[in-house]
Amino acid sequence: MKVLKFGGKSLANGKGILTVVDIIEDKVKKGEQIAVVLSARGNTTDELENILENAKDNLSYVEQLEAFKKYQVSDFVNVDFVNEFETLDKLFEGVSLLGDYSKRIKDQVLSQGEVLSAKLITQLLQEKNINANFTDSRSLIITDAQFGDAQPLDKLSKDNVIDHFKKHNGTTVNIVTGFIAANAKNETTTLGRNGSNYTASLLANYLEADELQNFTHVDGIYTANPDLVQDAIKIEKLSFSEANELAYFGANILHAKTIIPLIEKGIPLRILNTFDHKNDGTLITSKSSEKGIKSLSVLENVALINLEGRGLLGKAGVDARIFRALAHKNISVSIISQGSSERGIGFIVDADQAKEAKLVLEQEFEADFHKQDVSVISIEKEVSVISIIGQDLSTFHKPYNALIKNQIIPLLFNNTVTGKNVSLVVQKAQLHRALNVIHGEIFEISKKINLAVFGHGLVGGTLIDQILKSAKQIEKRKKIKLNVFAVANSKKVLLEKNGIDVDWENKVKEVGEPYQLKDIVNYANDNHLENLIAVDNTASQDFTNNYLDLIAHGFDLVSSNKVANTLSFDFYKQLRSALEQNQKQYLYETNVGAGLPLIDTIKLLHLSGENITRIKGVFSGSLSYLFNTFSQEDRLFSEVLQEAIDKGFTEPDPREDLCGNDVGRKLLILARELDLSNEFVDVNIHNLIPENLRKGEATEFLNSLSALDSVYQKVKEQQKPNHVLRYIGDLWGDLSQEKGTLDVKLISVPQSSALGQVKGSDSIFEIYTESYGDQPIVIQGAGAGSAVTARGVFGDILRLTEKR
Ligand SMILES: NC(=O)C1=CN([C@@H]2O[C@H](COP(=O)(O)OP(=O)(O)OC[C@H]3O[C@@H](n4cnc5c(N)ncnc54)[C@H](OP(=O)(O)O)[C@@H]3O)[C@@H](O)[C@H]2O)C=CC1
Ligand SMILES: N[C@@H](CC=O)C(=O)O
Repeated sequence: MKVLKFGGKSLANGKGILTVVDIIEDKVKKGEQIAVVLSARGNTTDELENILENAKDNLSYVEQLEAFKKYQVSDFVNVDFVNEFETLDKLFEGVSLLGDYSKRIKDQVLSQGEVLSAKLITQLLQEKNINANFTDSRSLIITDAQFGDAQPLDKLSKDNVIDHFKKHNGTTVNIVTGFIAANAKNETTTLGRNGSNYTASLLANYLEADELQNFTHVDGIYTANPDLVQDAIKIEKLSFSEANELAYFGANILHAKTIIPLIEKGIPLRILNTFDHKNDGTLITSKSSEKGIKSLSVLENVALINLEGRGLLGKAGVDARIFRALAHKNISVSIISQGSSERGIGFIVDADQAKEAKLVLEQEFEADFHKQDVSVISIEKEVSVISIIGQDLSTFHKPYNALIKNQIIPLLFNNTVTGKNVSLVVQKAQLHRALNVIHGEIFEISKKINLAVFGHGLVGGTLIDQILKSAKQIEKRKKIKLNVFAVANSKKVLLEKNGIDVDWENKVKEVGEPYQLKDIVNYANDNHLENLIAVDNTASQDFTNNYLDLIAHGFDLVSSNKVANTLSFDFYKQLRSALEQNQKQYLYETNVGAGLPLIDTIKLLHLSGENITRIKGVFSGSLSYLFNTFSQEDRLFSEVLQEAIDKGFTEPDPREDLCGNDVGRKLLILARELDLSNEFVDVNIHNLIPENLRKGEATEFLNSLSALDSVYQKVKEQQKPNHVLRYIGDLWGDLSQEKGTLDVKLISVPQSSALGQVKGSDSIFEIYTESYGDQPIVIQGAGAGSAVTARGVFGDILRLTEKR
């Protein structure tokens, strides 16, 4: 014999109820011996509770009751609900007259839900010529008189069940009401939370069933609630003790008490999906899995009570007083945490008992308040408890660090000493994101990194294409899922929580929306996106005004834009202190030397105590290309310059290169890496643009490039033989002082020198240090170009994902 249990969602009008009838019919036709236990249909129980409250408060409820009846009858014309509807009419009328109701009355009201459900299914099966027998569990399950949460009396109930199933056996399919029972006086009682599941497992136990099949609206038990964690995985098999842990810690399919009758008889429990026949669900047996399972479960509808006071320090018996007072009112405490100094204790109670708990404690500690030994007894209602089942403290730092990096600071946490559980209390508003962050850390599935890309021009656009192209490989190799959820230019943003696709450029144009930064921050929050990184591929100073806000809202930063690092030294420090305060990272390797590993090398040398005495070289890829080509070939200066622009080597406004600002910025960035506090005005810059071309729009300048030809032709011709022009940056002086000397200038060098041999758009950096003496460390390679720069930005993103 198998016991089948169907939940409320499976029995709702429409597809649900018809599928349930099909499942039962199918099993009967296959000759399987089954008993069926049913919950009330759809939202029936909530509806009845609601009508009851309205009747009690003397609000009009008749219309609601009629709608309720209409739902129950639906299209099922042959079914006779006269008795049940009359009972409900009378009960609600009485409650309305009295203005109150007892738990006993409530049980009578709610019980009608299961009766209506079982009567209907019986009728529908009979119409299909199945020998279905409506079975009111009040004649089977006998309980104590604790209305609302009655305890079954095993011996009596078992005898009743066995007798009934002996009488109605063979081809009969008993359709049993779940949840409801009766006390010794034959008054209706109910079995409390998860009552229908409890009825089913009691029946399975008494009848020594082969299996209990619990039909729900989900495919089985998941590593986390799939409604909250998209990447949650179905658990194929688990043991009763693992299921018990899950049930205790709030997995909403199971409740601990429903499992015990199954454990007692070793009856397997299968969690199945009514709406997906092909799925095998989750099988729960007495056998433990080898690796042990891990799962996240959540307790909602809880409140955190906090009791604090200096007078609690070292005083014996305070905890005993708290728990005695609470126990007296039948208030159960779950998670508890106490500081070693005993100045405060926090604990979790059911939300609907929180007010009473506070009141009880205020009474208990009244005298201590007067003596100012207790200063605070507060309730925090907007909290949830996450339990990581299967987690011990040896690896707990992983999810914990990930939470902190995502700005989720648990209010309290505790662990079990022998078992493997860690529970955390978090703000309710952060629950969704917290679950995803923990889930990404503890399971061997991909960790999601959510990227907002600002600027999709040459560098930004190339970066997005590179990410989309390599995302699958990276996910496979490194278990990191790169999800670009926002792409923005100066006017519009495209937002896609599940990540943009190859058609992103058209979409930005077609469905992109005007935005402010807060829209993107809110979007990330509303969609509970974790592991946030903002990537700045603009050249905009305005955009850098957003950095502090982004950091405060939990974003790490990656930037090819050099501006933020070259604003005032005060801002430079402010930015770093905001990063430290918020435990955020900022990577900008491409700020100097595009994709070359320069900043990292300098940082490491400096950190290791190596004294850097000078950094000199060709810092600009575009100006390198310009002067290398112009010195070598007999061509017009303007023609070669235009080529550098066309190849994407220059800044969005090429005057930034030619006026020396770009090299000046790079030099300043390196100086600041060495802890020098130079300002941009300290950089001595040789501006390559003649005075008369410096003002006006960029387009005007681009139209008059030929005006540069005669100027630079002359400079070229005035050189010594076998010399070439190079535009260099030079950081020198006593670098142990507060400031160094920073020069940006055009020089003529022998063609055979290291600088003279630089080719194409290569940059070259000579790093002189005390240990290396006259022989500098040389870093040379492509110093500009969208592909190498985007690759460098990509590298920074991946480096950040590893730091998370
Ligand atoms: N090219 C190279 O070799 C290297 C470049 N870099 C740096 O890369 C950055 C990007 O250069 P590049 O791709 O050539 O520039 P582009 O001009 O091609 O692209 C700039 C992008 O930024 C957007 N943008 C401008 N202002 C804002 C703003 N306030 N908010 C949001 N988006 C904005 C632009 O949008 P819109 O079209 O609406 O203006 C555009 O999409 C620069 O900072 C540059 O210094 C660094 C190393 C090497
Ligand atoms: N315009 C810059 C680009 C890289 O920073 C350059 O030419 O080097």
